[in-house]
Amino acid sequence: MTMPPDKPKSAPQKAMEKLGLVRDIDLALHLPLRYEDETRITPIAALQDNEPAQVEGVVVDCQIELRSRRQLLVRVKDESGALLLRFLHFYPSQQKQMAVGVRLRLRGEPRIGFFGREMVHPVVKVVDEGTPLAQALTPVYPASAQLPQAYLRKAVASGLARADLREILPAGVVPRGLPSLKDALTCLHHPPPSASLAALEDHSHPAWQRLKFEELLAQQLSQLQAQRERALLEAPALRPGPGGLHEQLLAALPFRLTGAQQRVAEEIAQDLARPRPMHRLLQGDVGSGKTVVAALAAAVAIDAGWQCALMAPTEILAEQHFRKLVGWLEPLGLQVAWITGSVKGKARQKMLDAAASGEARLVIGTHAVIEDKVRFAKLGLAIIDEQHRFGVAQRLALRNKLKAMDLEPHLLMMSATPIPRTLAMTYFADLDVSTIDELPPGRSPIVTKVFTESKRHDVVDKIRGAVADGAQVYWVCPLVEESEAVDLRNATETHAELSAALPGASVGLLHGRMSPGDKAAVMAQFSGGRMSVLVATTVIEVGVDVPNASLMVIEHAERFGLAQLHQLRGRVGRGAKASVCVLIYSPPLSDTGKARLKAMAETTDGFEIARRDLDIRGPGEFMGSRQSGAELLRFADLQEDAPLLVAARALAPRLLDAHPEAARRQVARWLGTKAEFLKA
Ligand SMILES: Nc1ncnc2c1ncn2[C@@H]1O[C@H](COP(=O)(O)OP(=O)(O)OP(=O)(O)O)[C@@H](O)[C@H]1O
Repeated sequence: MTMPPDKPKSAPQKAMEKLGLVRDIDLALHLPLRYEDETRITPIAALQDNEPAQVEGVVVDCQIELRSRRQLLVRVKDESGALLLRFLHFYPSQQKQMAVGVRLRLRGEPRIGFFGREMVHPVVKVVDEGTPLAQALTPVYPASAQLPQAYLRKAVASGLARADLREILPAGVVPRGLPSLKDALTCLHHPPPSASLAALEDHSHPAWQRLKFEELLAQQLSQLQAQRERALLEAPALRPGPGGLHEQLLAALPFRLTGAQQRVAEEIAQDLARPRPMHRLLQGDVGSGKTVVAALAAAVAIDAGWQCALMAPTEILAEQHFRKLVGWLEPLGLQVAWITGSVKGKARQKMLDAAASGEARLVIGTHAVIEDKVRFAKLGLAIIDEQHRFGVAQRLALRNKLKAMDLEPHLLMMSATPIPRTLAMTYFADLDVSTIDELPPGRSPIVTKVFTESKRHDVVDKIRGAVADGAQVYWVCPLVEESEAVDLRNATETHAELSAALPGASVGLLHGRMSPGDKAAVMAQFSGGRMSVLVATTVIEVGVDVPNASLMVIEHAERFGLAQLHQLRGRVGRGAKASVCVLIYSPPLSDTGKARLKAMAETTDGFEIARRDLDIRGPGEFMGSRQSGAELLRFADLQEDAPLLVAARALAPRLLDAHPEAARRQVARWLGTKAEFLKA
């Protein structure tokens, strides 16, 4: 049997598909951008400039005139006054349609023009006295050139009528005062004249709240489900032995742990001791001492007879961890293995063999650690630094490949970008979070100063003085997004300039194009105190730890993001010396540029910086596109809707326990296949 050929699709149909408007539910959820109020008539005398309005009047004059260009001018009057309508493009038929004596209903934006109060190209409707007004606000939808509003309005109205909008949630669980889903959507598409236009347009209307609640609930449910599934998996229970590495490391540390470090180390130890995989985020401000907490966790795994892997997104960062951990652990007799992309040949094979045989107890490296060739005999704990830089796919690959002897490894992720609570609740609802909210004692606060580029010479003078007094200085060069080559030239030029300006001082250069060996050599000179000034591109952004460095200069600070500036500034103020961070910018500054530099000058608290960053950028960008959980939230806004998020979070476990089928349908309706994404 031959099937009849599909009817070719019309241009508007294709345009709808392009917008993802395929199923009835897609149409029902395609919400208006704004509304036009055709439910009332404004007297002409009461019109406000530039405020869209609808008026009704009778034509008193209608003619084509040549006023610099040919145009149709129509004058209408109501009881209160007169208004000029101006049409620069028109059909002859329009002149007939708007003949003297005809009553017109007009919608447009009034303004004071050359000829007095006027509307240019208003929407015109010929009416009789007493033609009824619209009963509801008229929705204006996101559309496209091939998709006329009128067509879309009809399609949405019929999609809305057909869509299955029956309640999934049992009675009584939705926050009080919110309408049913069907009523909410009906109201959003066809608001009654009594609805507050402002509340509809700023999304605070109860109908909007209902929609956002549904969405947030689905998200919380899917994450909770993922969490519960994980809880069924088995992991090795890791406990430190008496007199083992953990105990020895604690005793050998050259400092006492802060209260916050002790608390989070204990949280992690408790997780590791359970036969369920840990999935924990360790967050703390720059310099708060996360590495030692990670080292203690590694020691627990090693004591228990398992392997530990520590991964960082860049080679420099991995190397910093490596050096620190070697410093702490090798004196205690533990060999630390090092695997990155640049370790090649025999050395690499030796490391791979050591990991595969289980001989290497602690392996540190970059992403290379999770490359397919790397096998672990008995991996008990994986520590991932700056985990937000790892894509979801990488994290998935990691979990699958690290599985040893049918047991899942414990996962500890570290982040120096503190995540505000509401964000953590949505993006990381399936992660437990430990926060180091205290800096080690004896740190002197960093003073931040902001200068325009014209003061650059003064800054160089200051540096000369500071270097003469024995200070160590970072000079970070501008970031030019598109061009590594330009980055490099800037850094090289600055290096030459500072070398000339500071005779007798050792000035070094560090950039991304250098070989790992050269980078390590420069870093070693700087951290060993044999170099005074380090000119660098942002390769030093995270993890670099040279406590003696006390001055940081960031050129073209306006080109950096707030989190990045904070990370860079965090390279100083790590010792007892009073530290200064100088931000040099070239005017003019954009509004966001201004807001960022102001935030930097006003606070050094990473949590406050994160809050401001979130304000400036919004959650999607704040988290970075790879995390793109932002895509998942179509209606809710994490900041504005925090109260709804709290309600959804409280309801999710109750619903999952008492109404698992409703929970499943809720997730399917709102997230569909996207829910899978959240399990990563
Ligand atoms: N309790 C402590 N008392 C004194 N110094 C400490 C303490 N904990 C850590 N330090 C030291 O503070 C410095 C910063 O620690 P660490 O590098 O672990 O911070 P971090 O949280 O990883 O910071 P970043 O995110 O900037 O890399 C290191 O030199 C470390 O040795």
